[in-house]
Amino acid sequence: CALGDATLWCRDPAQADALNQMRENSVKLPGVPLPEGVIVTSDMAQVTAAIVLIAIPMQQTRPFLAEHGGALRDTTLVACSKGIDLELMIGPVGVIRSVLRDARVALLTGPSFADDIARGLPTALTLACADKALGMALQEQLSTPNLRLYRNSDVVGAELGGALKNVIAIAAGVTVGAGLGESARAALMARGYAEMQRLALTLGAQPDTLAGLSGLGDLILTCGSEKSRNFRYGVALGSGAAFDSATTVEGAATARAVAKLAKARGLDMPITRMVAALVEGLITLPEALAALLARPLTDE
Ligand SMILES: NC(=O)C1=CN([C@@H]2O[C@H](COP(=O)(O)OP(=O)(O)OC[C@H]3O[C@@H](n4cnc5c(N)ncnc54)[C@H](OP(=O)(O)O)[C@@H]3O)[C@@H](O)[C@H]2O)C=CC1
Ligand SMILES: O=C(CO)COP(=O)(O)O
Repeated sequence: CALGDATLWCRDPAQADALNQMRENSVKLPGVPLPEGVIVTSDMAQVTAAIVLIAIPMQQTRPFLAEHGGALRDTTLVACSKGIDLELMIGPVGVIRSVLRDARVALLTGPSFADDIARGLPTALTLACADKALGMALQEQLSTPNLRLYRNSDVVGAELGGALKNVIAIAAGVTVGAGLGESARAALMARGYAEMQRLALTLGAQPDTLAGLSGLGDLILTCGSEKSRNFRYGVALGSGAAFDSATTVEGAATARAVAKLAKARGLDMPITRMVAALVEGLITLPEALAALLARPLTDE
């Protein structure tokens, strides 16, 4: 198919009609016209493509598949969400497999704001797939002149890199919102990365994956940009400003999931624990800060 040929499915028929007419999503991507080859529909029967990218919030993936999984059984599914399912405690590829056991599944993840990709700015992402032949085929089919996909067979590592960086991005935002300074943000990013590795390696990830686009790469992007919703949410937590609760902030649920996973495995993840407690309103910011700073001095 030509670059730009795709079917965009959304659940709301009125929104599908509006997008077809206006050829722009003025709320999410203002100023970016839909490419000519994109057809928008709310009818899953019209989704006949061989490859389907699932780009909905993590906690909505199971309900979505419960409703539409049957229609997607014979397609290759590419998960695009970043997080950990709060009930199953696994990432998006695992969730898809839990519903569609024999599905051909891959993961697309890494540092990329939708807005940048939509404007055709240069971007590099990880395409993680356990099946090497399928991974190579998807890498060719989904790369574009401005979007470079790097292949990786470590699906668990890529899932965790994308999920865990959002928790640290909230923490980084808190430092900025609370006026704790750039040095504090850098410290949280580096110590947060150590926490990401600690959990990911315990769960079977390869160290190189965490050091790549889906871990460190996405951590740098998300902790350093006001475009990130996770970072902005952290800024609001740190400053006490209001935050629109309808905004997708994947790191909030992920922090809760990761705090549980870490506790069950006896892993020390103090930054994640503090983010989870702040998100749940169990602790104040001064209490969180005091607890982090009072920890015993240790090796790096
Ligand atoms: N935005 C970005 O730059 C990036 C996002 N991601 C990841 O992609 C995932 C989605 O994020 P994003 O698109 O930004 O989130 P948004 O909140 O902007 O959009 C979520 C979309 O999912 C739809 N949706 C939610 N629940 C369901 C459901 N049960 N069934 C069908 N559709 C549903 C929403 O539909 P409706 O409008 O009807 O509510 C909406 O279109 C997240 O995991 C995020 O981390 C990854 C990389 C970059
Ligand atoms: O994952 C992203 C960038 O890679 C998008 O970040 P936010 O979900 O924080 O906006």
